[in-house]
Amino acid sequence: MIEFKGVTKKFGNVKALDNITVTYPEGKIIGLLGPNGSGKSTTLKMIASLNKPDTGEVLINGKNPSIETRKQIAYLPEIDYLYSWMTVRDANNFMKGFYDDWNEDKNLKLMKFLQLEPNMIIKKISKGMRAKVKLLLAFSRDAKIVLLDEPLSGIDILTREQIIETIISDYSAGEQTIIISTHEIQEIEGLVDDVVFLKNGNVILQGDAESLRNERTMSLVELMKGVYQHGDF
Ligand SMILES: Nc1ncnc2c1ncn2[C@@H]1O[C@H](COP(=O)(O)OP(=O)(O)OP(=O)(O)O)[C@@H](O)[C@H]1O
Repeated sequence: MIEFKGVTKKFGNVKALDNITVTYPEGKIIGLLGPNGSGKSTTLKMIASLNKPDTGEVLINGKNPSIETRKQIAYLPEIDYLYSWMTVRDANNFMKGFYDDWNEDKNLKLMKFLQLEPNMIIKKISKGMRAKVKLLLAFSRDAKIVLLDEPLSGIDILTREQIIETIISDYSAGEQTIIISTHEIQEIEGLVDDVVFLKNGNVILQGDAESLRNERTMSLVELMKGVYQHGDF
């Protein structure tokens, strides 16, 4: 379970997170939704221990984010963080060196499924292929928590489908927690168990996706439109 307790994070005058209290339940696929600048990346970086709250507290199974908690977290950042000179094999070896939970069998299986070759050079492959390499690295580990920051952004429809299949292929409900940030809910509507809607650094709605759909008799896509365009649910 990941808990945010009264968390505020400011960058200059901008409140990226504004006194947020929210719980991300364990063992579920959670959609972290919100328009540009709503605080999604800041949230994920905080869980990954890449930034710290100014006030308040983040707890991952009762512990503050640290190098220790990082060992159980696979984090796929929004930015292109891979060195351009690397091959896919180099990228694999790079990650393998950092994490004890690297799973070679999973890596080989995913490489095949994603049609990635060890000799492919990062700078020579397409944006979609680079997105697949980032996903490969995140899912080649047996991490308890997987954080995916906009994994589908700018990716064509066929590659998106492959990425979504990858996310669900090895997922065992109850054992792994996956948080996926996006501003395009329609891409992941069928995938998520829970949702957290952010706006201007605040949580404006959260809950079990199925219950929200039933209570409000509308899809998450329609719900999101209401939340962001009209400011109501
Ligand atoms: N390192 C930083 N320096 C200055 N401002 C920042 C920094 N990181 C985030 N911000 C600001 O904090 C706010 C929240 O940013 P964040 O990246 O968390 O939003 P987001 O929901 O992930 O947006 P996007 O969908 O565009 O990635 C924005 O106004 C952003 O400009």
